Amino acid sequence: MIEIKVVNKSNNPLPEFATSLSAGVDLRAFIAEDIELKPMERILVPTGLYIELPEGFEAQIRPRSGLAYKHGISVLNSPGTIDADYRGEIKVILINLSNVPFIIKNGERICQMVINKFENFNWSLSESLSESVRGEGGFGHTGKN
Ligand SMILES: O=c1ccn([C@H]2C[C@H](O)[C@@H](COP(=O)(O)OP(=O)(O)OP(=O)(O)O)O2)c(=O)[nH]1
Ligand SMILES: [Mg+2]
Repeated sequence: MIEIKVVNKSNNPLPEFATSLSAGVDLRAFIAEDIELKPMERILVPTGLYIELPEGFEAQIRPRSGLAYKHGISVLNSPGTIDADYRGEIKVILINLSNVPFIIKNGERICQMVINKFENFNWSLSESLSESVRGEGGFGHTGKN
């Protein structure tokens, strides 16, 4: 369990885990007025949240499956990346992939945020790579079923 410093400038509660084993917390829109998102339109939605992640961690901004399935609403840059040194407001790029307008209200849960550890690395520049069973096969080369 890690601690994440957070500043909440919104009028919404801090994001919570919906169940004890949920992987992420749902983020809420922090907007003064309703937003109408037209078909194929994208928009940057503020959350009013600012976080300070410990070194070696990132936050991922992912779509909610219910919004995606029922309304065609997705996170355009999914998974969005929040860097540990980012001190700005967390914002969410939503896109309406349906053919009808979608209304976003203040406080609506628009996406989920999952915290991940990541590895730093150095390049080891080489002339070739080791052999493997897969080799260069990819993009469906093992067949369909
Ligand atoms: O969905 C997102 C994605 C990013 N960010 C913030 C946090 C992140 O640390 C910063 C930069 O994101 P990213 O590296 O994805 O964007 P970029 O286009 O490469 O911008 P930059 O040149 O600032 O890195 O923007 C968000 O608030 N929401
Ligand atoms: Mg970047």
